[in-house]
Amino acid sequence: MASSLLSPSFTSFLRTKRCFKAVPRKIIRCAIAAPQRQPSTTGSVRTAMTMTEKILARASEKAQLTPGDNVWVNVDILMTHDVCGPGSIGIFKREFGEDAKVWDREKLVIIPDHYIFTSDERANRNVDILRDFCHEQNIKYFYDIKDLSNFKVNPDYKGVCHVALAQEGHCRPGEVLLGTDSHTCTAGAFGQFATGIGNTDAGFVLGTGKLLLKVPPTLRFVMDGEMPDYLLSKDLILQIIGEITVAGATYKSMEFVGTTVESLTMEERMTLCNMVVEAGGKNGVVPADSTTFKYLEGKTSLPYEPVYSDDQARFLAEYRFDVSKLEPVVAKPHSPDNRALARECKDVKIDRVYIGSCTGGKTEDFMAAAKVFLASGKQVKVPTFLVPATQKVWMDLYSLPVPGSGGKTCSQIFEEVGCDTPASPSCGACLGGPKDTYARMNEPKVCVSTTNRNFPGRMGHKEGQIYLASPYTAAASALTGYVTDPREFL
Ligand SMILES: CC(C)[C@H](C(=O)O)[C@@H](O)C(=O)O
Repeated sequence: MASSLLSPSFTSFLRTKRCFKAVPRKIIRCAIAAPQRQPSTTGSVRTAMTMTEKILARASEKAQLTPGDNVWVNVDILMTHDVCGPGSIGIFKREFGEDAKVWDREKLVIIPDHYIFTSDERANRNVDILRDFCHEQNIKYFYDIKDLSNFKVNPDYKGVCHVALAQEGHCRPGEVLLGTDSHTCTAGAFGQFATGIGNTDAGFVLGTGKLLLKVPPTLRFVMDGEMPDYLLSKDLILQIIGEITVAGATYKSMEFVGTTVESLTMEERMTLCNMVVEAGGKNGVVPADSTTFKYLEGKTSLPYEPVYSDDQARFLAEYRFDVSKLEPVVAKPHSPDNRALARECKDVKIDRVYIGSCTGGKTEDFMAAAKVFLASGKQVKVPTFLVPATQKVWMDLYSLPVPGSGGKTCSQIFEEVGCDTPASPSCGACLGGPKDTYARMNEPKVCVSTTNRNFPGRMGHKEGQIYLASPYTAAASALTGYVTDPREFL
């Protein structure tokens, strides 16, 4: 019985235990879930908590947390990639010893994805370092690539880590997922606490499975109303960032709720959470629901336990949007909060369009672009680069029929309208990469992109200009050669 676990000695053990003592998770869950005594008998009053506070409370084995508390959190998944993995491994070895073993070989997920299809020797070496480490440590989830000449002969290779984590079932409601990448917040779409950490912290997690985290306060974004069929969740998040600025959510949790959010697919929820870091957010969360559970079916065999904000939970601020009234937006150079309506930028001539990345390179992003191309019956006017996030996305482009197309696939539609052939899956030119990276901006071009950042130099050239947009707006712009509101075609 759970109540027998709540003996005074057990609860005091919970309170006083040192961070390195392992307490079986099952027991902790029972203890937290057990009925509370009435305040009249204990003198204590339980304060309502937000989702983020509750996840961190469970992960730190506390009954109650308040924003600002610093707690040792048990990590469910640590993800690293080719850019930060080697540095994190170096710190782990230096601090824990050359022969040290990682805390859990099944909770570390290593995903080469950033600088893959390049002849840059140092970039290639980074992947070799990951491979050696994974062999040495017998890491269960290593999505390796050995033959760079053809990604398809590497069955383990996935591509962009944030999309691969979801597709491979590593994202689970109620858990804590850390990663050495700022867009790790994407996984908050699954109702979990997910955030990016630095190499030093990752080195520590590799050795202990724990991290000291400060509990963030939560901003709540209530998005209600029917989503017009010319909007995607990229428009919603650009709208929000435009409103609160790139510093508006610094070290805060962003919780997304409302009827619109409930209607979004998992991939669209991922887009929403992916860009919380562009507002400075610590993490983003969407409450798990039937859409989440359905997506997870067959992807994970591990039990998970969703949590939800209490009715009386305290939010730092609440923002409300009537989504039915919103219009397609872009973020103009050189900041994700430099918001404008797409139609206000109709005179901006562009040189190229890029569809890809963890933000805008998922199957549904390409489906959305294909829908616009199909509706237009026109050819693209500027080079249009397509970089599927993962190997699975690439396969979807060649196999799934686009609704209303009479059975055509995305790849067929893209070819008919004159796009470049879909490239090998990776982070590609979202963050520039080595000089030989496919679709890198090596000249000062103007690009409409479905990616997440438009800082100077982000896609390669310091004087390049990037307009961040939804896949609808990106496709519409490719068809005209100007920044274009997709309503012109939809
Ligand atoms: C390379 C990595 C550290 C970086 C990040 O953390 O976000 C990259 O993925 C990006 O999008 O800028």
